Amino acid sequence: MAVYTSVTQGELTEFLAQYSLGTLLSYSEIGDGIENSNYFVTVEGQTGQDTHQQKWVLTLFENLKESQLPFFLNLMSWLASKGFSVPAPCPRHDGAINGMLKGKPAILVPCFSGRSVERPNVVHCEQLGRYVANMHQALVSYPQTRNSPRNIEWMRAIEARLFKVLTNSESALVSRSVNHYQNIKAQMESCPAGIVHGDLFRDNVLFDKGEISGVIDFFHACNDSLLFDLAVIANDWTTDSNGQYDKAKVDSLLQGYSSVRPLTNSERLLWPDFQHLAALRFWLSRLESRYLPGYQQESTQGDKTKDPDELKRMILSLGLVG
Ligand SMILES: Nc1ncnc2c1ncn2[C@@H]1O[C@H](COP(=O)(O)OP(=O)(O)O)[C@@H](O)[C@H]1O
Ligand SMILES: N[C@@H](CCOP(=O)(O)O)C(=O)O
Repeated sequence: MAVYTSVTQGELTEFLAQYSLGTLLSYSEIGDGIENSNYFVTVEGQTGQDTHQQKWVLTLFENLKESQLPFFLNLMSWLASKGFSVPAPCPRHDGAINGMLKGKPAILVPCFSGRSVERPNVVHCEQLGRYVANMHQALVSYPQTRNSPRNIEWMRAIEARLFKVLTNSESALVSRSVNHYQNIKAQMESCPAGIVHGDLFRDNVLFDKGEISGVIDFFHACNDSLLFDLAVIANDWTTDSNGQYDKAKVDSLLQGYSSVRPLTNSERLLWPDFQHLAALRFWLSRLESRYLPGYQQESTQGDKTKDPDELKRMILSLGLVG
């Protein structure tokens, strides 16, 4: 839903000159996405006598600094090297996997075929469950770590800053929810942990001819409880507009995942708490980006926020905090 930084043809041509990809044919802004500026970029390359066109996605990072990128970019390259359809950044002539464009760190990644699904069915949920379990297992040996920035301190800080913009009942719901999380945090942290994608909403998974053709947007990846990824998926992929879960879809998701990594008893017991935590984190982050000043600059295209109330309804429908 947002592009923040405009790029001219000349600027893009200069940027592409640092890669061995060919010449720029066309480019266009991508309206979807919240955090970064993204463009589709088509280049024409030459191999011997043959010319061929290739489509890439250019991302300009609006919030992440260059020094923060290696964890994410190396992770994407790592997964791609293990056969996962995730966007490995294209290396430049000099071997670097990111450059700078308009003063912002920028990357080029392959453009995947396919589209995200608006109304996933049980088969999509089962496939994604399996995919994520395999990805979690592949990431066991990934050598870098990153602490989750959306921890209890972040929640408390947002809660305090939201005081003026929320109704009394919303403030009370945030407060009860954060307290609930604080109370069971230790139990949740005893569940299997590792690197999670952290943002597996429908718009970050592409399907082509019924198969997963790409998993994108790894910029929330961090070390966390593995079940968190499944809870994010359950909340976005298996609920209706009232925040009610479709049991068959949740079961398919969990079954797909468990066919690769069976869930532990604690994970099964704490499943509703993970769904609650996932809803709470994204409720707070959507409230943060909608209401708290200074979070993000103005978009040159489209709305930059998603609806926070979807997550509030989910928290209410889970009913863990009254
Ligand atoms: N590698 C890719 N292949 C195809 N489409 C992509 C790719 N990367 C991004 N997109 C498209 O761009 C949109 C925004 O990308 P995303 O990474 O979610 O942006 P943001 O970081 O701003 O949230 C996606 O919803 C998808 O439509
Ligand atoms: N998926 C999150 C927002 C994060 O934005 P993204 O564009 O990086 O997916 C949400 O739905 O709140």
